[in-house]
Amino acid sequence: MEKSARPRTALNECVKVVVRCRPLSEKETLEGYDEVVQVCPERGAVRVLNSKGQDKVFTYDAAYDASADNQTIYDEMVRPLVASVLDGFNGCVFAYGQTGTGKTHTMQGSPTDEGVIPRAFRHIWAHIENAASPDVTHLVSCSYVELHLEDVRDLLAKDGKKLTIRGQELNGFYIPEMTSVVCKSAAEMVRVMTAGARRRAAACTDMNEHSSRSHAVFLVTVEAAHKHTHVIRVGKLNLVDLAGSERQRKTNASADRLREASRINQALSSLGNVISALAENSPHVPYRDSKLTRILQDSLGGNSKTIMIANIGPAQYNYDETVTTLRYAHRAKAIKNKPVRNEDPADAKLREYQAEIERLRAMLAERRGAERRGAERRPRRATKKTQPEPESEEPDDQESIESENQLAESLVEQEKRQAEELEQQIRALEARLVQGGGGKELLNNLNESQLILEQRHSEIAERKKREVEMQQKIDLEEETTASVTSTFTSLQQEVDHKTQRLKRCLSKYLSLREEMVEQREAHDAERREQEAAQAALVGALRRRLLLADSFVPRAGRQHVLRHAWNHDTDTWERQEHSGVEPLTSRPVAAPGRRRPLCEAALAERLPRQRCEDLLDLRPIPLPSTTRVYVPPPPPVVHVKQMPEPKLKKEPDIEVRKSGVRRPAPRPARPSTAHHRLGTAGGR
Ligand SMILES: Nc1ncnc2c1ncn2[C@@H]1O[C@H](COP(=O)(O)OP(=O)(O)OP(=O)(O)O)[C@@H](O)[C@H]1O
Repeated sequence: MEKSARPRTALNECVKVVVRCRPLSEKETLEGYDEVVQVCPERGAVRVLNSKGQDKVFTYDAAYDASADNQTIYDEMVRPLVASVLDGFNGCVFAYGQTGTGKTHTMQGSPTDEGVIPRAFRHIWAHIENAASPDVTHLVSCSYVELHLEDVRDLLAKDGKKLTIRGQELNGFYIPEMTSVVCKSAAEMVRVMTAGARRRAAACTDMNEHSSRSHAVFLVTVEAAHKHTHVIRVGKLNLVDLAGSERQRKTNASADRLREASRINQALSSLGNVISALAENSPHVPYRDSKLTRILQDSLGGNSKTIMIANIGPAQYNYDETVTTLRYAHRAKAIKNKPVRNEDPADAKLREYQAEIERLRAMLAERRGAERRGAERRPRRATKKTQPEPESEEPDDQESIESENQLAESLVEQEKRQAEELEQQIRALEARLVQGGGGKELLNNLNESQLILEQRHSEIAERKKREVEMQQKIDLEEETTASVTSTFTSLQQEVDHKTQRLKRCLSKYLSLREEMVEQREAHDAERREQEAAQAALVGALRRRLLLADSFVPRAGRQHVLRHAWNHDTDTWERQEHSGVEPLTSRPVAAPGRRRPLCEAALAERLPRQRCEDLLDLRPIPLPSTTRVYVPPPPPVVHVKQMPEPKLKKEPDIEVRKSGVRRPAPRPARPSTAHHRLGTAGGR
């Protein structure tokens, strides 16, 4: 997520999509839910059973059932991607799906089954320590951020500071201030991940005891510099564990959890829109709609090799969410990325380190020279001192020689100390860089057998992947060639065949129509839920504003209302004072009262009733949607002027020339934050 050089030439590569179905949870088993998902790993297909008999079948690059573990998924799908990162490409693995379907289980893993993230660490370090050439210097660093309630927070900073996403859609977004920790082993990286994961927002809901309430991105940057060619390759690996989509009625979320759920769903909905726009090759991709899509811009349709792991549950009561996840995953298959090897990017840290080491070495050489010169000067003075002094030499001269000597000695000491400090700095910087092992570790039997085993795993995985692809191709071929190769011996046969095809087309059309209706229903349900969540949030806000209107004096309120949220800098900014309202920095007490009072409390009524009508129940004036008809001026006709009939004067009715009677406008009411929200909320 750091600013990087734009790609030069790129070959299109589709996003790889994997579906993983977890087993029925204990709770689901106890409650007796049926399984409606059938996974066929050999074909990379997932079938969702429908009570009406209209099953849905989706095919992907790979599909895993409940028996698959993280090792299988890593070896078959993620290992080649991490190998590309080690070769200087950008890579991204992101887990997507409903809450409680196993995204964190896949990415971080459990004590018994390590997830994709720690496996990637071990893979990276096995490569550096065993396979990389000793002529190659490596620098591995990692960062960990989360997106919680539309705030980007640094999970590796002790204070969990908020971060700002910078950049533009055309040049890519980046997070400049995030903490970057240089690591020297897989174990160190695991420690960093565990420390960050502990700071991540999580809570218990009805659907998951340990539900992630934020989207988390773990970024690993691997830089490699060749000693002879001086080429620096930078591979960046984004490991993303998204928060799960959730329905309020299933999770029973309220208050803070509801606010989080609403933001999570909003961000996921923006992600869905980006996926749809990319899949349809739409000219505009709405990356700017949410921070999540800004962070994932390069991974979706940009310079990256990407794998989407769609997690689903098999229980029947999650049918709608499962089908929605599968549809999005299917759509994501059409996204084309343009990965390019990052060679010599401007922001390579390794280059900065190398330049710094060179600078410190030059300074050290200078210090050493000064130290030597000082040491050479010292003995001369010392010999001067030991020589028998001429009788004529003054005692003052002797003192000055001694003090000069002391000064020179202290200077030499100082130079020595500075040189040692420089040496330490150089050693610290060099310690961060790791030379390739060049296979010397292969002599170690354990490592050798481990490497061979991993190689075998990846070979098997590669073969399996090819098998799935072949099987999918065969299925498709069978379907198309069956109709092409059939020969018609009679007209009747042709008619039968065409009728059959027509029936197939009709059933396909009906299923598509049904899918459309279902999608609309799902969309409506989601919209209703979002509306309910919005109503709850608006209700809470109105209560707060009511309190503010009622208890915060006007001057203070105006002071606060002059602040506006800036989406680019993520800060509240104070608007310039218009000069209309009185400029008061602090609310002042009403004259003659002991404390500041609001208008409602100041209204002229009995003191006993002052607090009773805080709620203003008068209807909120809506802006007019019509304009008053102004008739054109009557043509000038030269006829004899008739005296105008006298109209009876009515105080409350405005009489217009056109003869339309309108009520006189009501006196303007004071504008308060509460009234403004009332108008907006009612819309
Ligand atoms: N493949 C699996 N095998 C066994 N248990 C699993 C599997 N996938 C998930 N689980 C279990 O299901 C529970 C929920 O998983 P997890 O917390 O990973 O879900 P999640 O998708 O990350 O949820 P959320 O979006 O709410 O954070 C955990 O107890 C986890 O151990």
